[in-house]
Amino acid sequence: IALCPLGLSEILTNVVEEVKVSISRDINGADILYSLLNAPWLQSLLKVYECLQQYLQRNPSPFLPYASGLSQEVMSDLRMSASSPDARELLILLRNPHMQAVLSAHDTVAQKDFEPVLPPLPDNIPEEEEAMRIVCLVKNKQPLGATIKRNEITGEIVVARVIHGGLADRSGLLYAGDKLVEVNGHSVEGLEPEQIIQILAQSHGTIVFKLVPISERPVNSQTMMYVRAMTDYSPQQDPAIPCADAGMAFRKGDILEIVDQTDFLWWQARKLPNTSCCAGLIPSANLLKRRKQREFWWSQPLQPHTCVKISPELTHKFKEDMMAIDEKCVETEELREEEDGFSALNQGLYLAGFRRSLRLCRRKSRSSHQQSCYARCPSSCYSALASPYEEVVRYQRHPEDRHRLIVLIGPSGVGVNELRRRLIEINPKIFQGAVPHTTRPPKSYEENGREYHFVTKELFENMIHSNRFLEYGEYKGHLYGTSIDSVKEVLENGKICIIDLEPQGIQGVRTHELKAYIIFIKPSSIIRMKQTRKSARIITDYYVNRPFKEEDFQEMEEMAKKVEAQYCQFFDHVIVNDSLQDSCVQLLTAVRRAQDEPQWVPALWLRPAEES
Ligand SMILES: Nc1ncnc2c1ncn2[C@@H]1O[C@H](COP(=O)(O)OP(=O)(O)OP(=O)(O)O)[C@@H](O)[C@H]1O
Repeated sequence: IALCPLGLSEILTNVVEEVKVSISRDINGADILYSLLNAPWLQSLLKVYECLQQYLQRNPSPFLPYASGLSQEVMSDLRMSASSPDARELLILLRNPHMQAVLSAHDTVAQKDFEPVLPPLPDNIPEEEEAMRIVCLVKNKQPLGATIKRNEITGEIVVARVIHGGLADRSGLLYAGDKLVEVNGHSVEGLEPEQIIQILAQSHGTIVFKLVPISERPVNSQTMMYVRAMTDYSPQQDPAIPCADAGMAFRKGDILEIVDQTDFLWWQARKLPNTSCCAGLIPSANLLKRRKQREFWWSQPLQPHTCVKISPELTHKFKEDMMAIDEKCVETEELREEEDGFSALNQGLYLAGFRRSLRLCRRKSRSSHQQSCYARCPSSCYSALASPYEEVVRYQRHPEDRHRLIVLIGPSGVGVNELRRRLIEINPKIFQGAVPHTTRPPKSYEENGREYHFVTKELFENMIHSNRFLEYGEYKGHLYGTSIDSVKEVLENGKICIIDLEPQGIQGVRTHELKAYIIFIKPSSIIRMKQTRKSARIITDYYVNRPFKEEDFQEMEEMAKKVEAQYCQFFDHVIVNDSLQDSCVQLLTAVRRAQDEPQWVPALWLRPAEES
């Protein structure tokens, strides 16, 4: 095209004519091509392109060096006498901040106002120092984004790492492995890294490095990896980090973009969604085999962090705490037998899966300290809890795929079942609970497969052994449980299955086949709960539907804190159940997002062969 004497739009006109002939010859696709080439936007774009080409050839130089000053004058004239519509429009255009910015940039170029002025290169560079590189960087408020270390054997000071997105990285002039020779004219020979940091801290304006470049620059051929943090981390509290100021703090559940894994021990990562910032050091998954090395960060310390450092014992301790929660409220009235079942017949609509018995198993198991409620925990469970990171990928459900299972988690009494029931009642054609299994005999009004799947104890135990339950428990001598198959049945019918689960069962639903979206229902403040739960009723193992007491709210708050501390990394969404109506709307929105919008999910879900 560049060599062609014709203008682009002229060529296009010719092509359009030819395509028109092809249409009359009934050539396949010619009409689509014709409408595309004939589109007014394409014609306009070409005109713009041609104008730009003309200006490029003319090599334009600024007409005036003070366009923004002139625009101010024009604006003040217009303000005085902007009577015509054209004048008013011009005033609006000139006042636009973008226009002002363009004019100011224009003036900077016109006045050749390029600050700061770099110092001239030293002219006494010896001939034999060909391999030297002089790097001038302009110091600003940002850290330089590189660390240095002393080579223990040779005593040389080398660039240990260049942090992605930092000043040094963006300059493209410094690489890990470059050997420092001089900083601002001071030879670094015999200096400690701390002394070099001092020189850098005291220098203003530009910093000049003389260095011997690394002979073979490492090629960064790594693909980006995304992980979900399974723990909190604070570099300021980690004595093993080579340079705490270069570290990046993160919290459980944060999604991290790992931009560099070249170092076996210390990766570079950015925290999503803000990927424009400079990366930071985080411990690699191979952290345990730590090397003793010291690196120094070329900047002032960053803000200290308040979060705690990784501690495998902490998770363990919480596990123990979770088991030791006391059931404080004991009531005198016995639970009435007929209220044991909880399926509600409501305007001909059965809401299966609201069984009271399993909820009571859970309460009993907490109060008696004996486990009478169990959650399925696949072998991957412990590795997921122990590993600091879980690789994740962006997943968007295809409209023809099965829906994702929706799981509500929350402390007892917070309103998990109320919200679930309301959601299903809003649209029972879309939302459904899973029908639980039980070994108790059916009551006169119950139907197999509707309120419960009524099965023998033998069959129930077989299902336990073959890991078919997400959660099960015993209550008054009968077994109750939610099976994977009941959940799958709902999903296979094209509906959205919504269940509640004890947090210990989370790993059981985080699978390729269920792709659970986990929503934590959190209590509001005790003051708010006292106001909103006046007519609410709590179920305890001794008493059904009694009003809430202060202790119930306290217990709920404590439990929520413990669950959140231990499991928040698995929560896809959190809803504070303050006003029921608001919570319902939030739940509906979250469920829709889970099904229709891209979400971070464990990479294993999309590589099911590797799932254990
Ligand atoms: N936001 C709210 N405002 C007022 N009342 C609420 C709210 N959420 C729930 N409730 C009421 O609180 C009580 C307990 O709720 P729900 O039965 O759903 O608890 P739960 O979380 O399922 O706990 P459990 O499984 O132990 O019964 C019910 O009476 C319910 O109507």
